[in-house]
Amino acid sequence: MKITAPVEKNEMYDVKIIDLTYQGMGVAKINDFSIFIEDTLPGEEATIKVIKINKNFGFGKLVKLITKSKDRVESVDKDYTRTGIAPLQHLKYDAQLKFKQSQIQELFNKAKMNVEVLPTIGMDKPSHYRNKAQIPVKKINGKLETGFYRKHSHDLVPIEDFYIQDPEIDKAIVVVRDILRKYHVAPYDEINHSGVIRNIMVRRGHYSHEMMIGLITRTKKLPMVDMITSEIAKALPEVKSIMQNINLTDGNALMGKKTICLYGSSHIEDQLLGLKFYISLTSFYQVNPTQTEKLYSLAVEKAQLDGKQNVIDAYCGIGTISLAMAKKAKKVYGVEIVKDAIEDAKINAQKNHINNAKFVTGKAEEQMEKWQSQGLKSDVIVVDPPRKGLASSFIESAVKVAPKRIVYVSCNPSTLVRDARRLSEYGYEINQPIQPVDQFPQTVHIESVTVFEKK
Ligand SMILES: C[S@@+](CC[C@H](N)C(=O)[O-])C[C@H]1O[C@@H](n2cnc3c(N)ncnc32)[C@H](O)[C@@H]1O
Repeated sequence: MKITAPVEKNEMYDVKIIDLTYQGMGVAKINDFSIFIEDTLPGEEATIKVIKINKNFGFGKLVKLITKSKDRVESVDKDYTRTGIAPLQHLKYDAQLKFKQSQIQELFNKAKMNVEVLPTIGMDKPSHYRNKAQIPVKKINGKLETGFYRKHSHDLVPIEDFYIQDPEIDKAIVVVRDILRKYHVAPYDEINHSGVIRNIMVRRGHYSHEMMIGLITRTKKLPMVDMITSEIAKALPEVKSIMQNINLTDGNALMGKKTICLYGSSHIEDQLLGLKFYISLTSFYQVNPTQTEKLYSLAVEKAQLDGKQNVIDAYCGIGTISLAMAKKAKKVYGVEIVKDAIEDAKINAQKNHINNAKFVTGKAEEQMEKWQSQGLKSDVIVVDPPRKGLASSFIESAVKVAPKRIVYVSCNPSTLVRDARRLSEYGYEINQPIQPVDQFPQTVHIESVTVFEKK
């Protein structure tokens, strides 16, 4: 059946913004039909012109704001909202923190679950915090450019100051871009699946200041590789590692399967909560170090360990939460799907002289079932899953292990609520307030810690 939208293309409508999407677009409803509008904030009233209609929703171009939100501030740079780098930059930081708290609260209210959400723990300086960048490279007017894609497109907007990244990372991207230009390295052309360089990735240790440059290429060979790497290393003394990742595919996946070390070490090192961490190009590592320390401290506190408990850290990455808990646990078991991350986790345990942590590569849902069938007893299970949340099979095995508490670190309140519903069917309830921690200022991403306890 063809759905007819109750709006017409190129027509103007008066709307009220009721919500924001994941990408930070304002949502307004016209006869239950959702319109997505750029650069607006909840509560604002606006006149919009509909420029595009899809089957289930429309896109409205903002024409005029009739009522501005009292929390609106001047945009630092419109490109940050256009590209989605910082879609909340025009909302006061205090209001961003309240918005995140209320988003979680409303989702639990809608699910008719009686849960309190505490005010979001924010940052003193909520910009230039990211320790990692993943920047697309494209040819524009014959020139290699770095920047970010305009929302819902692959149109690259050239950008040098990314606002939410460590400024040293921004400087490094410009240096690498200029060296690639000098050696005429062809940017990837996704239409013809030709060219060489697809993305530049940079990581920088918050405490160590060690830098890793990742060059993601479509080709196995990077032309003039020796000249390029030695010039990068010379121009950026913090660089301890230059890696090449080969992505032969013609899809949107960022990384390919093969990674080669072109210069220095294949890892950089950094610290969190006084622990040393060894980080490779492909491993997950939290992007906001200052807030991560607050988040992990909270997770450790909520686990209530006194040295006698076994802990399972599912979705453990390079073992950051596991090792933060190991000091207070009898034994910690970590599982993670990315093999390189587990290799890093094992090295991290050794580097920190921790010998009560065991790490395995695998899917959390499958490993949980194995541990459960092997009779592993765990008092606490910590989960820090990706946005899609926990697999139902994971929950089924986890509850059979019968932990006293489950500490859930979530980066997506919608899946948190869904999983909370499923856990409550097995008698796991939320008895204390949820604590959001702002890991991603200026964006709509919401991180929180929730504790589930068996009735
Ligand atoms: C949000 S990160 C958390 C990592 C870690 N706890 C940290 O704070 O650095 C989620 C992790 O889950 C891993 N992952 C995704 N799906 C998985 C699965 N089915 N089983 C195990 N790990 C998975 C990802 O590779 C990633 O490292």
